[in-house]
Amino acid sequence: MIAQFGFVDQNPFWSCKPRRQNLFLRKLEDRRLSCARNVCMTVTPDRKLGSSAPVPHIIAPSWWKLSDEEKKRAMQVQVPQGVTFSAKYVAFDEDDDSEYDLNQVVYRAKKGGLLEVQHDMKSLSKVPAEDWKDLFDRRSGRTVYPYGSGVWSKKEWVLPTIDDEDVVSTFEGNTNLLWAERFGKELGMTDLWVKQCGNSHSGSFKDLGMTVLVSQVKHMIRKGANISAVGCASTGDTSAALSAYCAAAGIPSIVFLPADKISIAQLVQPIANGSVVLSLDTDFDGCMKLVQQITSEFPIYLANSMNSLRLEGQKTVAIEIAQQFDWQVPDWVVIPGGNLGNVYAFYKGFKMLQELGLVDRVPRLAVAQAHNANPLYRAYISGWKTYTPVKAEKTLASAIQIGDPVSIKRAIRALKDTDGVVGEATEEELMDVAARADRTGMFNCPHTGVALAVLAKLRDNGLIKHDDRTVVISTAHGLKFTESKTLYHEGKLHQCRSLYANPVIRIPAVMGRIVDALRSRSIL
Ligand SMILES: Cc1ncc(COP(=O)(O)O)c(C=O)c1O
Ligand SMILES: N[C@@H](CCOP(=O)(O)O)C(=O)O
Repeated sequence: MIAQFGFVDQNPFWSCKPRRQNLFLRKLEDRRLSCARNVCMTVTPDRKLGSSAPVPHIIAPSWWKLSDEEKKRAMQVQVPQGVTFSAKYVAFDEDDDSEYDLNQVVYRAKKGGLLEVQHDMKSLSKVPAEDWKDLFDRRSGRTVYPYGSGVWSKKEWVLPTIDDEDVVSTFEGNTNLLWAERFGKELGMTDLWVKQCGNSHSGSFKDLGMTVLVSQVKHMIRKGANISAVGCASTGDTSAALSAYCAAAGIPSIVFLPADKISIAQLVQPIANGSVVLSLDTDFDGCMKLVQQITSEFPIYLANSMNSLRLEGQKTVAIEIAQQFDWQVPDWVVIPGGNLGNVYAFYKGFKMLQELGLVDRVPRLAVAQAHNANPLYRAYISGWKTYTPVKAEKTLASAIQIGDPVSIKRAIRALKDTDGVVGEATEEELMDVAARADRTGMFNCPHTGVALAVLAKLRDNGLIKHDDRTVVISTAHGLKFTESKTLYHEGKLHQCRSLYANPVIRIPAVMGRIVDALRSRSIL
């Protein structure tokens, strides 16, 4: 007999803490509850409620059978009495004791260094690791707003005190972790994965940080802060994300773009979303200096990753990767690096998982740079003895054409603490490996090409072993960068021999010619 679903003392089984669920199950095993008026569970067909047979197994209540109220309750973390979660800005540099409230408009510490968001880890640790895992698993992908988002399913670890009504979310995150079986075999790897961060609302990982920053700005404006707009300098993805989230929030946005250095797709996004788009005759580094000046002199809020709020959202990719591997971490994560906020965000995410006991280690990080814009790589091969900004040369990986990354110190800390490495890729290497990997079903942007090229080098030098679980971070969707890929396959890139070109065959619409063409490609 199948009975209806149940509750434990009026609480849905789902929303109970694991310890309480186990207690309930033990009691049910004693059958003292099996006949209780308000407790009934689905049991195997041949068992009648109250029968003497041991309960063979228990199936937790079906999610879809819960009421909206019960689902909302199931989205809440069970917190010990008196425990609250909080976060504040602190100085990144250890010799600076600056502290600021997240509602303050501040981007640098007293001594001029960067800030970072510090959480009350003592309070967060009062919730058992198992309960965090269950909560995040319960939330991810659900439509109970905003907890289904890959970022807001981790709300207490991101922006614990923000009201749900201030959250501006496009259901970001939850991106697919592609098992790159065929391309892995080409590299002699059995456990290669690609985290498709570009399968997102604005087409890049920037959505993850922008949902947090724009939500906080919405909250601050609602509380009376004097913010007239949000602004960023961009090589195209930050501006695309900022414009989308500000449009969703009804907040004006301004983007500074280096003239003629970004893709058409990236340019049209802020135009479409209603940003004020300034195309400046300088490079990204020049735009970055100007946006810092404008945001220091006018009530315009800075949205680049220099603002550490962004990293709180971006760090959730690390948490999500662990979650997708059933709370295990990979051996390596390979990340394309430009302004270098993202590599530090990954580091923060993995460290938080480790400190709160959800995982027992952090992966080694590998940052991949374009040879034409490689300041971090140069610092790495100097043994971290020197860092010198460079004049970024043109690269097809246009989004990382950055010579003076604001987060250089953050990235170095992350790499030193994870025994990380830095590699670089030439223009031909990044385009060729992107084309090779495309042939196995991906559609890689040039930045993912940089990461794949560095992966291939780390395989060649044996640093990444054949059975290392390795995740390459694909940071943007390939459809945002079709110009360079088209030119590559047409053999029109002067930087490349296009070894993997797949030119279109243009012929008269005549069967004979079609058969000849198919034969020329060994199809017939
Ligand atoms: C597509 C893409 N990939 C990678 C990066 C590098 O990220 P970060 O600047 O955080 O190093 C960026 C932005 O800089 C980007 O837009
Ligand atoms: N590639 C970035 C450059 C700025 O990075 P940010 O993370 O500091 O905003 C972009 O897409 O603009």
